[in-house]
Amino acid sequence: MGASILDGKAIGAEIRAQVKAQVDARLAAGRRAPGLAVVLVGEHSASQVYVRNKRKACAEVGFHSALHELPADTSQAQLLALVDRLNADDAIDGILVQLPLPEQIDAEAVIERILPAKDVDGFHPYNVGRLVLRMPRLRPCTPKGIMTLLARTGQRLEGLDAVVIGQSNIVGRPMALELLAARCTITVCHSRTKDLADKARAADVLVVAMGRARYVPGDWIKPGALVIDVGMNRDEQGKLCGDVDFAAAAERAGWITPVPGGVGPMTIASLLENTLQAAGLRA
Ligand SMILES: Nc1nc(=O)c2c([nH]1)NC[C@@H]1CN(c3ccc(C(=O)N[C@@H](CCC(=O)O)C(=O)O)cc3)C=[N+]21
Ligand SMILES: [Mg+2]
Repeated sequence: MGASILDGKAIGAEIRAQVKAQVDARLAAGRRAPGLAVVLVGEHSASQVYVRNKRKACAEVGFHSALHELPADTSQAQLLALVDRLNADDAIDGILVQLPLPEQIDAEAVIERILPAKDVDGFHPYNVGRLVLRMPRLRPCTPKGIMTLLARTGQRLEGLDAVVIGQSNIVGRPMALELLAARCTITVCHSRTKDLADKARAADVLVVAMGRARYVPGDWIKPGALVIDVGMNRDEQGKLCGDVDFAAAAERAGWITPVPGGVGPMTIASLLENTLQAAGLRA
């Protein structure tokens, strides 16, 4: 295997330790702990795993955290009323409404109702607009965590060809904006993209967020590339795997993230950083 592993589990733990040190300093200065509210509607089983990991991380760094579990048949009005209460709650610095939401709920309206200063997901149009304009405030957690991983390689990103596979509001689009701000030349691919393999093969930085188990084969990887796998899939054996064929890609990549233990823990580390930042914005 040629590639170095980008160990999100270890780097995420370092970031949690840094956040904890800042929380301790706040407390020592007589200020309150940052507070994160997580809202989970219905019983999406994958969401429950993520939510459990987020709560564990909050406890570790000394945040106040509040979980609001609402039934699957919660109405739009009820959810908006909860967001209004959390917006007004002085003990809460960050609000995260877990996606996906049940179909009776308009997710965009819910996201837009969150105060931008408490939008620790960075999904509110205000925060997205700031990212577009290169004046980022609260940045989407997965792309932010990926930029932290890329920085840890020590490689200069300026001028590299970056290819993002996936154009979601949560990962692909903000990822492309982050890479553009880092002065990469970006290509964003999606289900209508022609000659995907050729585009991937030209990538110095390849970020894959398409949600298909081991879809990207080893021979799509440019030798020496930085490969970031955002996928979280279960294979036929029920084993967690990414969108990239890890074993084959690791033969060619310069750096690669594993799944699990790559992007996932960095998403949570970024959420903690954002919540601390949000507490600073409100102080
Ligand atoms: N409003 C909102 N914000 C989100 O940030 C958000 C969301 N909705 N909906 C779902 C996705 C997914 N997500 C993950 C977080 C942690 C891991 C994570 O901790 N992964 C571990 C292991 C997970 C496992 O063992 O199953 C890893 O990759 O090593 C994964 C995925 C946040 N999301
Ligand atoms: Mg991972």
